[in-house]
Amino acid sequence: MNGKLALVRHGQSEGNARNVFTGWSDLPLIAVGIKEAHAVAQQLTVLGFTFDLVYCSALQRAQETAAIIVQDLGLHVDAVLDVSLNERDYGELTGMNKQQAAERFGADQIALWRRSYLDRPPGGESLKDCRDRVDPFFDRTIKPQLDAGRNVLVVAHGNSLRALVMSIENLSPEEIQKFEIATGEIVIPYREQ
Ligand SMILES: O=C(O)[C@@H](CO)OP(=O)(O)O
Repeated sequence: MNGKLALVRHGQSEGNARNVFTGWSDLPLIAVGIKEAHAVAQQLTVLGFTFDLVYCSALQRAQETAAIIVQDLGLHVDAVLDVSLNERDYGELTGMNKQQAAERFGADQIALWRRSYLDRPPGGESLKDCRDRVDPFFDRTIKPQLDAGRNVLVVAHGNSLRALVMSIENLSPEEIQKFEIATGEIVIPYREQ
């Protein structure tokens, strides 16, 4: 029997608040993000979720979110950190204000860099590049746990989770382009439930 899988995007970080491309820059949660993490724990409780294992990216905003959820749910587990779950590397866009970047490169180009499957921001990762590191981690580490009937929580980022959802739900590049995950949002991929 399959275990349950819940994916959670971290709460709002300083990068979200400043509307900058955050990527691999390691920014902490802001107060709103901490509240969002507590709200996630509350929703998971209402949904009746409990977890045997927690996986988290190596970035602070995801770790802080995971720690709050683990504490609020009273779980006796340590989150397993892995860089494979990190946000997409935004390369030269990292730290740049998203509005200013749209003025400089054009809104259409920025939209492609942010949401298309194949477009790679200068010096950074496309969603496909990101998927190429998230998928093997999922297959090697998380899937065997689900197959063994364990419930798994994954706390990561907008794009690393889009990559994961694309694979689990077998979405096309066109479908994933329109798929957004908000800060503090829980995604329950249907295949694993
Ligand atoms: O800046 C980032 O790292 C990500 C997530 O906040 O941005 P985007 O929504 O553009 O992929």
